[in-house]
Amino acid sequence: MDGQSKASAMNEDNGTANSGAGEPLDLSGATPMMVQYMEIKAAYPDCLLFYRMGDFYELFFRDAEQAAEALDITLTKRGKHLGEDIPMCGVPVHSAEMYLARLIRKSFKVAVCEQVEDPAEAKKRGSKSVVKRDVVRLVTPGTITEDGLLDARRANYIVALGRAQNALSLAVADMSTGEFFLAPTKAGRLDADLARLSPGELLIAPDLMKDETIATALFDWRSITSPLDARHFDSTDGTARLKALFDVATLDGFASFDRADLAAAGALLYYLEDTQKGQLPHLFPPRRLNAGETMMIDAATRRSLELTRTQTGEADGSLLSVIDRTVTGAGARLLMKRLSAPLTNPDAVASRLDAVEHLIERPSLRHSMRAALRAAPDMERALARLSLGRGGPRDLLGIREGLEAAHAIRQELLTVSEAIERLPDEMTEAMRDLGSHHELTAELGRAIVAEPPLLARDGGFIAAGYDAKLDEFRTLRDESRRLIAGLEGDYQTLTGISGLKIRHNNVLGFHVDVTAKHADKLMTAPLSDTFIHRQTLANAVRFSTTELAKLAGRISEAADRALALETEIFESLTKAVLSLSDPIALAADALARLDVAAALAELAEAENWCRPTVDDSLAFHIEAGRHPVVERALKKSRETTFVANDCDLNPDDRLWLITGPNMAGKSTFLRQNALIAILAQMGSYVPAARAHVGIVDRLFSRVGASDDLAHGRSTFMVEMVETAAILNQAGPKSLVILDEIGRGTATYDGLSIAWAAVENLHNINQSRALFATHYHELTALKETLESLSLWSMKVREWKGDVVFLHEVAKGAADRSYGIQVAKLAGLPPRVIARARQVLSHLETTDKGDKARGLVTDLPLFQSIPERGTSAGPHGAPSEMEAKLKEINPDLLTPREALDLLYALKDLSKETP
Ligand SMILES: Nc1ncnc2c1ncn2[C@@H]1O[C@H](COP(=O)(O)OP(=O)(O)OP(=O)(O)O)[C@@H](O)[C@H]1O
Repeated sequence: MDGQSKASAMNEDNGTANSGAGEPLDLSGATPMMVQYMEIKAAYPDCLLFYRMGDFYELFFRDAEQAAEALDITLTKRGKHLGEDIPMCGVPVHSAEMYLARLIRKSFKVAVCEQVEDPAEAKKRGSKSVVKRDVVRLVTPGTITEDGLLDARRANYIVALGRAQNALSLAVADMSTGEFFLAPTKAGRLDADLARLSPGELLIAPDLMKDETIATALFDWRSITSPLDARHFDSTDGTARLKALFDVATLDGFASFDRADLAAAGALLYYLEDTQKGQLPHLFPPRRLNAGETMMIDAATRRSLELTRTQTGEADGSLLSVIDRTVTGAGARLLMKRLSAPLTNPDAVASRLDAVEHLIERPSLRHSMRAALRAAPDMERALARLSLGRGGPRDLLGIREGLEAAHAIRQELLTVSEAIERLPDEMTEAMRDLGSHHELTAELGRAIVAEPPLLARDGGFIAAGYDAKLDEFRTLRDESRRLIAGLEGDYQTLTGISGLKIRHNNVLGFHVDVTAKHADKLMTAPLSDTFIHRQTLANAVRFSTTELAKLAGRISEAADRALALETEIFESLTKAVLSLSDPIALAADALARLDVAAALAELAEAENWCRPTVDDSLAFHIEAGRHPVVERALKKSRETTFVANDCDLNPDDRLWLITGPNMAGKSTFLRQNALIAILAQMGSYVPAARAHVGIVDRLFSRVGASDDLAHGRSTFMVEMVETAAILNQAGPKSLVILDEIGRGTATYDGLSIAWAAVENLHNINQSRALFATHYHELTALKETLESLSLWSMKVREWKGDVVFLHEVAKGAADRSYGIQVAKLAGLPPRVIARARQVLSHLETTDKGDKARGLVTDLPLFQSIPERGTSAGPHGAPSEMEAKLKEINPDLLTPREALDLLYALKDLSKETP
């Protein structure tokens, strides 16, 4: 059955079939097409079923309701089911990608069900038979490869969490690039590992959720979690799948995997195969990460530092948005990965920094490299599409242009390295990986036209001169076209009708077209022997001729054969590309690495950043450090310039207690030091005059609190959960940034918690730490904690107002200036005045009596006459009060009462 007849098919359906969505199927009375629909749908209960009917993908029942709402498209009805209308909506096949993208973004999964036979075949089985259909692909957030569905500048990881023998592991793949690795994890660091990867889809066996720590860590990822039956997480099965995929007898050559790794890998590969219906993407052999290879940064810290997104979820305003100068999608993805996973090995960091330095010192090499990179298409993703049989001619062109860019850059580097000196290791490696793919690029260069269509089935992408047979078919086709054009003149002469035209449309094909007034002539002998009447319209009458039909036949035959041949050539070129997929993927990766190095060099030069010294010490010494995002914002606003600040957390002075008013720049200072540590360890220059960073193994930041309604946690609870994580996990190599611990509860409770937290940090965790607080009482800790020092944000008082200098200075702040800041924020003057009274009372009264004293000594409203109260001058009763006194409500009629109310209202307006 084809698309045209779908409406009638649904209307026929007035039987008793079930919707098929998770309910037992009762198909009696359903139309054959509905039976087919429901059977297929029953196999994919958790997906929206895109059911192909002609030029549309149709959705029915609950799927239709969900999709119509998510896509904001019209929900219609077709036919009846169990006496009720069947909801339906549809999307055109030619624009399905756009709709898929929107559904994927909303975390839906889609099963794409195609017609898998020619409708003519179905008809042979009888007029009522249904065209065979089958699901050809599941589109899920983690398995997409189309450019239109993907963000070019972000990786799209699919992750499976495996558990075996009490060990946990994450199998991670980016199907759009072929990246594949295993990352052993622990329940306690699962949250940090997932936050680092920020997957698009997460596969877990539901029984893992019984573990409370795991369930908590997975909570934030619930919208992208796909439950997968526990039997797919099997290490033996995983081993077999890995061996089969990479065609090896043993996995020892890759790494030494434990059972949790293999269970996770098995589930991941099963899922990829299942969603791609047996067609596996190109994947690199798996690497196994070491748990301590990268700086551990938990989700809360990432959020608070706004590394790749701001707290409100936008990319703009994040650290990444400020440092990203890459010019390719693959480069941008790599930069983001590096920013998300700073290294902990000083040598690896130094090696990245060497490449950046090399390119800072050689601006012309950098500029020409970036120019070549700009012309390089996304080879990683083109390759992934080709390997899944989803590629098109533009992907072949992309591979060619990418390899040409690789070649150009390689030549450039070769010239430099031969002429001047040794390249840094990173660049030598990149140069090696860029490889040399002359033959393939030359072949693709000859084969593909400059602007090919998106789909191979459209044809016309193989260049003239590449294949003699193809040229022959095309000549034949063009020749026939020329003959047809010639025929038009012949027919005009033959009939004497100068307006006779030969036209083409999809229904009649090539035909002769004359106006109605000339039609009779062609329909009478002798011309009627040549011209066969086909169609009469209001203004035109159409004819066919044998000769025209013959030529048209030749054209379409030649075109068909040309297309078949083009498809064949496309397949063989794709095969040639895929036979080199590993070296091509390496070249693509090398381009990305060079893009990142050049981009970081560009950034360092433009922003005047310095190369940090990164080693295994416990130093954290920053001179004239800046916060790149705040600095950028200030530059834009042009109001003030950023004030640079030093920070030196050496072992004798590793805990800084920072006091100072709100708005003075404490949070900025805290964050900038955390960001400098991250930037340094990712292999970037840093916003400072000098920086010496001893490797930070874990970074904890609790700056700025917000409540977490989804978890049902109040602001204070969130703060305490995050503080607990820090105090339980931080160690001597960690860097801890804590801002205003305890402020979310009663003063003394908060102070006590902050006090105990500082002691714990100093004595137990022994981490390098910056601790900002409003509790001046904490400064007393200086007496007992020898590695603690006191710092404050400098302010100046000017005519009763406070001026922020944004300078970090030795010593504790003398006071908080909270009231001055509140005044700046525009609190009403009466509140400010009252607050000053309360403050001076508190400051002069004995501690124990403070609260009671407040009530007795400063009764509310006693001292500050407020605007709008009813008191008259000198405390005399106001006119309104006098009037109110006169009233005896019992004696008033309703009308009098109302009048009185109006009078009082008028009086109240007159009161100043
Ligand atoms: N070093 C600096 N140089 C210039 N301006 C700065 C600097 N640090 C902070 N600022 C400006 O001051 C504003 C407030 O800074 P920040 O939020 O760090 O203050 P805070 O002391 O943490 O305040 P609160 O305690 O209210 O959170 C920033 O948005 C920025 O505009």
